[in-house]
Amino acid sequence: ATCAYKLRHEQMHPLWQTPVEAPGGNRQSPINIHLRDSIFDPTLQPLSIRYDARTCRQIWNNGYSFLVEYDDSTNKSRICGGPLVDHYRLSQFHFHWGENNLWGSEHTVDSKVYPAELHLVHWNAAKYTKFEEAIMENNGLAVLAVFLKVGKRHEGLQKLVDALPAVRHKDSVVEFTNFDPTCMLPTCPDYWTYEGSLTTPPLTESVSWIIKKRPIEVSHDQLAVFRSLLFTSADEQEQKSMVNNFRPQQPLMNRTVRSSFS
Ligand SMILES: CCc1cc2c(cc1OS(N)(=O)=O)CC[C@@H]1[C@@H]2CC[C@]2(C)[C@@H](O)CC[C@@H]12
Ligand SMILES: [Zn+2]
Repeated sequence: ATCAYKLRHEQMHPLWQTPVEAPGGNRQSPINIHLRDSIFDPTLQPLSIRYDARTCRQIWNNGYSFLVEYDDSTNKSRICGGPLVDHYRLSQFHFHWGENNLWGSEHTVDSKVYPAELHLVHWNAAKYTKFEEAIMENNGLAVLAVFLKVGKRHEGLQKLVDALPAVRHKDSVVEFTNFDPTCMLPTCPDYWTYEGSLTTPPLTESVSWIIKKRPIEVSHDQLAVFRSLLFTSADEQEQKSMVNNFRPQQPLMNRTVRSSFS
């Protein structure tokens, strides 16, 4: 594990080679979830998740990951409940992954790393009028995270995997519709939650993280297609494969991770 950990650190994306410490950050993400220190909170509500496939719009390679973007002008796709006070609208989802199946996730559980991690990014539509505003506020965002492990093929994911070659280069966008992200959620309702930040610039401390305990399974070949994407745009001479797009872990500081299960 230590050698893989060391190797993983050396392969870090240039964006993170010099870990970007957010100035004065005391609630940065990602973190390791240390099970012994997490606290069961019986007051945590069940998560209420409602997604409407008709709000799905496009896939965009932004040069760091690929984002599946949703129309967030209504509450058709939203989450509430869990640790959340308000309702949060789905804006986009994306993934983080490694160059191999040994590492790739941003969060870890008792230092166990997964080959990839899904993030469904939502913003507080009860308090703010648009995403760009909410990312600056401390209760502005809710990110639902799901770990991926390599196993059997994920039928629901294949439609997304088949669309990826169309956004191989940075700044490419392709229409992508009628995709319901519910198919990527584990059936088990158990989750951890803590207050943190975005893991990419602007790294704002505006995120209520909700991390599902159970991973979903995707096949080796499906994950290999993620790695066929490029960080670089079509006009750059050096083509760099999009891998290891995860941020180094950040200090827990004065935070407690709560669990919805005992
Ligand atoms: C894929 C990683 C990524 C990209 C973005 C966010 C969040 C992202 O991942 S993460 N892990 O949730 O922090 C939130 C801010 C978003 C940005 C994508 C580009 C923007 C939408 C900008 O246009 C304005 C706000 C930006
Ligand atoms: Zn992310």
